[in-house]
Amino acid sequence: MAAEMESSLETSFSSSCVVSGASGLLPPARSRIFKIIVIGDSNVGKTCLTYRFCAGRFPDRTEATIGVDFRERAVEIDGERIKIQLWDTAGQERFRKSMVQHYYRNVHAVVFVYDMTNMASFHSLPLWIEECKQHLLASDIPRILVGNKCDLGSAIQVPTDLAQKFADTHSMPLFETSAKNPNDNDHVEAIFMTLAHKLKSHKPLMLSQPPENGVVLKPEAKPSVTCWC
Ligand SMILES: Nc1nc2c(ncn2[C@@H]2O[C@H](COP(=O)(O)OP(=O)(O)OP(=O)(O)O)[C@@H](O)[C@H]2O)c(=O)[nH]1
Ligand SMILES: [Mg+2]
Repeated sequence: MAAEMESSLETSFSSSCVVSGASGLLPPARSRIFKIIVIGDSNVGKTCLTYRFCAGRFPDRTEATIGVDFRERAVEIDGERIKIQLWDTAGQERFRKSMVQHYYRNVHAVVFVYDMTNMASFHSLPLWIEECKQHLLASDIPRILVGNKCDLGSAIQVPTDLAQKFADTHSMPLFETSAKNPNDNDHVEAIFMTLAHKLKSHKPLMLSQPPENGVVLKPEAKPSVTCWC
C-alpha cells in the first residue's frame, strides 16, 4: 500500500477526469499532491485529527493505527486544485517498525502532535524531531506543532507558554486545538489549510535535475517562522 502511494508520489501529480456539462469529457486535470506526515505518541489523536479534516467530523471510534493510514482531500487554493494527502502514522513503536522508511520519502510537510492532557506526549517531541533527522528529512520543509484535546479543559497538563517556547526553539508555529469539539471544526480546517497555503507559496515541488530513477522534489526556500496560535 505504501509503495503504491509512493509510486504515485514520485511525481507528486495525480490525474482526475472532469466532466463539463455541454462539452462532455475534458482532458484529465493534473493536480499537485502535498504529502504531509502526522507523527507523535500513540493516543494523542493523530487519527482523529486527520479524519476530522478529511471526513469533516470526529470518528465514532478509533483503534491504534497499525503502520500507516492514508487520508486525502482535494482542495482548491488560488484557483489550483491540490490534493492534501495525510499520512496518519502509528504512534506505537511495534506498529511502526516495518513502515517507518516509507513515511519519510518525498515528504512535503510534517505535523507533530502531542496531547495537551498528557505531559509525556509533549516530552516525547524531541524524539520525533530526532526521528525526522535520522531519516534525512530536509531541515527546511514546513513543520507545525499541534497540541490536541484542548476540549478537556481541567485535565490539561501542558501549559501554552511551555509549548510556545518549544515551538519557538524549533521554529515551528504552534496550534492548540481539539479534533473532538464541534466548535473547533474551523480550527482543524485552518491548521491543514494554512499548511497547504504555505506549501503552495513555498514552492516545494520544483523539480530538480532528473535523477536516474524517478523525480526528486526539491525545496526552494526556507519557510518563514510565524506563530499562528
Ligand atoms: N477529548 C478528546 N479526545 C480525543 C481527541 N482526539 C482524539 N481523542 C481520543 O483520543 C484517543 C486516541 O485517538 P487516536 O486518534 O486514535 O490517537 P492516535 O494518535 O491516532 O493513536 P495511534 O494510532 O495509536 O498512534 C481516542 O479515544 C479518541 O477518541 C480530542 O480532541 N478530544
Ligand atoms: Mg492512529
